[in-house]
Amino acid sequence: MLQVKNLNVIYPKATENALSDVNIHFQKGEFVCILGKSGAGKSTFIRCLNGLQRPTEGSVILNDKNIFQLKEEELRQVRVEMGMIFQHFNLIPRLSVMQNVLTGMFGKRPPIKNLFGIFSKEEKHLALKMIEGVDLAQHKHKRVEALSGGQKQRVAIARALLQNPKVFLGDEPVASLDPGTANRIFQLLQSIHNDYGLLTIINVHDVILAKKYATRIIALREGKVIFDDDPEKFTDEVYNEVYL
Ligand SMILES: Nc1ncnc2c1ncn2[C@@H]1O[C@H](COP(=O)(O)OP(=O)(O)OP(=O)(O)O)[C@@H](O)[C@H]1O
Repeated sequence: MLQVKNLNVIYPKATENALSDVNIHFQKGEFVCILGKSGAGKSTFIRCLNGLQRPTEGSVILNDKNIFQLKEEELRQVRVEMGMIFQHFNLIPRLSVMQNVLTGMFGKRPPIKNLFGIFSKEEKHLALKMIEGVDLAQHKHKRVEALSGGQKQRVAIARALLQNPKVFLGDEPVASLDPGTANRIFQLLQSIHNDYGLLTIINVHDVILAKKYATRIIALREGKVIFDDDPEKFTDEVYNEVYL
């Protein structure tokens, strides 16, 4: 359903490729973790998948369409189909949990309604369902700035789900969290993945989490794919090749 062909990214003034000849075919229902040391190209790759980063060469094909050949409005729709969560949550701190989650609907509504923050009863009901799904119902009116990191990431997950995405992307979503909270966020991502059958693609630094939750691991080194296989085949030798 999502295919990356011959993807190359060279940032302006850079001498090396951030991504080099990356070819990957993602299937519906996979839970993929992307590993690689700092600077390997993980964020660049995830950002290419939803069109935030335009490649120097190559294509990202979602449901038979190269997203980089789409018009701006069509690309906006593609982004709605790709829910994304980030290391630093990208929430609006002074707004409540409910208000933040409702912004997940922005891509599907006329801009004027977004400007005035008008939401129907149905939209609020749906948002509440997502908030309940991430176990934050008792905090729904709290300002996001008053929440812990793990709770903030759960708000971001509920917001992404409200988009009703086909693909769920994460750019280091647990990098700012302690190990226990990180594990609980991955448990939540796994249960969402199972419930919705979403293709899930997450960048992560923690190999243990990747091996525990992924159905497929892809490792990058200096912008190249050097491993793409089942988690149990990610051996100590592969680990050394990726990180040392
Ligand atoms: N906006 C940019 N302009 C120039 N170079 C960039 C830019 N963003 C990333 N790079 C470079 O591209 C390469 C890949 O970076 P990227 O952020 O994709 O790696 P990463 O694996 O996500 O790293 P980290 O784990 O530290 O987040 C690095 O050499 C980085 O310095």
